[in-house]
Amino acid sequence: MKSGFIAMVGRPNVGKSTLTNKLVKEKVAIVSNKAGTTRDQIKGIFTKGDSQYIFVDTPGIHKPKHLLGEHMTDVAIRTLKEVEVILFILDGTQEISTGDMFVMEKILEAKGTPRIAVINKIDLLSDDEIENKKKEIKEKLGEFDRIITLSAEYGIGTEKVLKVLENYLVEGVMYYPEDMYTDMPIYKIISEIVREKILIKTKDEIPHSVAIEIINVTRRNKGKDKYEINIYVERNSQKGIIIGKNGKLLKEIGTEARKDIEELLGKEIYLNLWVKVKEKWRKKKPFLKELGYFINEE
Ligand SMILES: Nc1nc2c(ncn2[C@@H]2O[C@H](COP(=O)(O)OP(=O)(O)OP(=O)(O)O)[C@@H](O)[C@H]2O)c(=O)[nH]1
Repeated sequence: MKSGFIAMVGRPNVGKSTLTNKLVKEKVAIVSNKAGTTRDQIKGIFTKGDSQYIFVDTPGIHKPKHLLGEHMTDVAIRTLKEVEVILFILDGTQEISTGDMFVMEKILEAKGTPRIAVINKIDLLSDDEIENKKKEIKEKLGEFDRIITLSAEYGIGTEKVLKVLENYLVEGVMYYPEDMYTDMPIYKIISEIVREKILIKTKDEIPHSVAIEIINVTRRNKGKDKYEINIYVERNSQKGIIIGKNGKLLKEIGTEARKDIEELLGKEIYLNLWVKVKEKWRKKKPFLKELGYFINEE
C-alpha cells in the first residue's frame, strides 16, 4: 500500500483546481475564470489499486492585500512543508512573472521537498512555444526534478502525471477510505457550489467580495429539506447586481446551484438565497472566523 500528499501550487488562475479535478476524476474544487477562486486548502483523493494520491489544492500564492488574502497565502505556504512532492503549475500562455518567482521563493523555503514543474494549457501552444517555455522555466526559476506538459482542461497528458507521481508515494498506510474523493465537509461543498455560480455569472469586483454562509437547514421527514443561505457582499451596489433586474440573476444562481446540490445529495431540496451587505468583511477577522477561515490557526 502506497500513499502520498501532493501540493498543487502556482499563481492564481493557472489551472490548479482544473487539474486537481481531472486527476481525482471528480469535481472537488470549484473552477472559474476569476483569479482567486480557491480560498482554502482542499484535498482531492484518488485511489487506484494499492496507490492513494492525496492532492492538496491550495489558494493561488500571491502577495496578500487583505486579511483573507493573507490567510490564503499562509495556507498555501504551510502546505509545501507537509507534502511528498510539489507540483508547481504554470500557465503556458503567460510569460513567467514576478508572481511565479514569488511562488518559487516559497517553494525553496520548503527545503528538500521534491518539485515538478507543470506547463498547463498546452492546447493553446505550439510545439516551439512549449520548448521555449521549458527553457524559460530553467532560466528564470531554476532546476526541477522534471518538467511535465499538459492540458488540464482537455485531459491531455494528465494520466502521465499519475505515473510520474507514483514514484513519490511512500509505503505505509492509506489515509482515506478508497471511495472518498475529498475531505471537504458537505456543508462546505454546498457553500462552494453557490459561490461558483455567482463567480461564473458576475464580473469585476463582485467575485472577491462574496462570502457564503448556510444559516439554516430544515429537515423534513415528509417533503423536501430546506436550505437557507446568506450571500454576503461588501456594498449595496453589489447586492443589486447579484439580485439583478426583478431578481432575475439571483433566481438563475439559485436554480443552477440547487440542481448541483440535488445531484450531490441525491435528493430534491428547497433552496432560499438571501443577499446581505457586510461592509469590508474581508478585513474583519471575527467574521472571517465565523465563515470558517482561519480555523486552523494556532
Ligand atoms: N485553455 C485552457 N484553459 C484552462 C486549462 N486549465 C484551466 N483552464 C482555465 O483556466 C481558468 C482558471 O482555472 P482554475 O482551475 O480555476 O485555476 P486555479 O489555478 O485553481 O485558480 P485560483 O483558484 O484562482 O488559484 C479557468 O477558466 C479554466 O477553465 C487548460 O488546460 N487549457
